[in-house]
Amino acid sequence: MKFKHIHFIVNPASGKEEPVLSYINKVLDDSGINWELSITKKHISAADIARKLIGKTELIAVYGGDGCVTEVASALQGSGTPMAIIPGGTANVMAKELGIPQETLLALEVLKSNGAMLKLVDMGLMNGKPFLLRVNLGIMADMVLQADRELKDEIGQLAYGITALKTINNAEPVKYRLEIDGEVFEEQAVSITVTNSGNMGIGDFALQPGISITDGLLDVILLRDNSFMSLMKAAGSALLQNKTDAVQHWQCKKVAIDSLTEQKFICDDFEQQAKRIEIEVIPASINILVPPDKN
Ligand SMILES: Nc1ncnc2c1ncn2[C@@H]1O[C@H](COP(=O)(O)OP(=O)(O)OP(=O)(O)O)[C@@H](O)[C@H]1O
Repeated sequence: MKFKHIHFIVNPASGKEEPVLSYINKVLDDSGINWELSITKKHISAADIARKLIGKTELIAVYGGDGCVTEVASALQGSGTPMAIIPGGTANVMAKELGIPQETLLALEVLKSNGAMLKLVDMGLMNGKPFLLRVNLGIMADMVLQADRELKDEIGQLAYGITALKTINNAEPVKYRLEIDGEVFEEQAVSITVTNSGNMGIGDFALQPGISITDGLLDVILLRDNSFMSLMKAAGSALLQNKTDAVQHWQCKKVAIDSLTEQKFICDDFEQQAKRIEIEVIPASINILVPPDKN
């Protein structure tokens, strides 16, 4: 895949501290690719910049964390303008999901690689707002919400692990009513994840077997309790990619989750609170550049 023009959107405040400008220049110097760059600011989001670039460049390359990546994907969704990901954040889950190298110089090489391909991936819509990775309620949401910036800057991804240990102990099961493609389930759970992507950002582990970002389906994964045995079974099932009775797993196009009281949840990087969450898949909505053999 050869591009003549690439526009970079760089978040200068994202997790990695490295001379990204000089890296881009070094890698693209002799490539024949004409490139430009815009920088996000606190009040000018990656989405604002991406929207203005639709139709004005052949490829938008985002350097930032999953927050920026989701913003750009949401802005470009359905526009036909493709995007590339240069992982600049802490976890970089979407890059891991797509097999994009974590190292900046290697990820930049993909932009000029003849074998690189565009992959058409699904997105989700949560109460009308597009998302790329997942919606988390319960333990998984608390884990992300409580891993603060300072800790992430100091120890990177380990911050999520440390906060996980704290939040798992305090988790209280909540009663939910789930409507999954029209079928109703009354369930008690300490964690519900509605996910588009399998990768969790921890090594190459997927949350459950069979999750695909291109299958036109969302995966609803429910953990009923936080007993040691259930947690071990859930972790074992992620490691070995097999099924377990500790975890309920549905695949669907549409799910509505109701609870009696407002629940905090996290949709990609955004924290919210609601009693009812309606989620549906938007199949084949954004083209993302992936390295050779990752399509
Ligand atoms: N110039 C800037 N100064 C400060 N914050 C910024 C700037 N540009 C963008 N942001 C903020 O950065 C956040 C998005 O960060 P992004 O997801 O790219 O990186 P990250 O936080 O390192 O990722 P991760 O979640 O993996 O740690 C948004 O909240 C956005 O408002």
